[in-house]
Amino acid sequence: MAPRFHWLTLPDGEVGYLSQLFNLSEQQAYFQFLMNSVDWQYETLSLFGKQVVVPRKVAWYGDSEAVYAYSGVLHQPLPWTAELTKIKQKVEHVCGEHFNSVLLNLYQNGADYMGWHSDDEPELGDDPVIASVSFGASRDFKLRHKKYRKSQQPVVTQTLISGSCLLMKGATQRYWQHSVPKRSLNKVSEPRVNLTFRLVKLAEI
Ligand SMILES: O=C(O)CCC(=O)C(=O)O
Ligand SMILES: [Fe+2]
Repeated sequence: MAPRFHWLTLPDGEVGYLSQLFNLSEQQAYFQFLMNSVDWQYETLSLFGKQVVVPRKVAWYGDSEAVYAYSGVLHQPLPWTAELTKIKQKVEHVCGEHFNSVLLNLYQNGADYMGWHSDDEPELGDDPVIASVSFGASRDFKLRHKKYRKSQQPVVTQTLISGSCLLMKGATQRYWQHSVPKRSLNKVSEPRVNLTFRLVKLAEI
């Protein structure tokens, strides 16, 4: 039987979780491949006029037209590799969606993190569909609703384990932010690789 997503009960969003899209031997092989063969870079963003290095390594692969701008910088994707294409095809099949790019994040240990944000860049269009695959150490993924007062704000935590796939769609990016919080090195000492598959809408010429 095809694996099925478990849908979190959230207002104003559609977030599904599939704990085992990849079996143990696939997880081990892809983790090794991703750690060693992806062109990982520390990225510098310009934030309020200051140069800030993001607290993790990143890489961007995709179709050549899938150009992505953030913090005023245009990002040209690297071409797909055979392994990334294989992962993409499996994700597309189980999600019933099409993607033309992937943003990869490497969290070396619990000190690396991702702050609160929504993936709502104009390139992704209205109601973007994002599929997020994880290999390596488990990390907590948090979601918080943007339209509530702080004291009543719903916060949801889903631990993302190796081999899992998280799917965000519908109004999720409009109403929710998400993050991967820091953890102590006692709790998370091992690296984690995350791949977020996206569909960048091509600019109309
Ligand atoms: O590492 C994760 O699970 C989240 C990644 C993420 O939110 C992003 O790349 O936009
Ligand atoms: Fe994100």
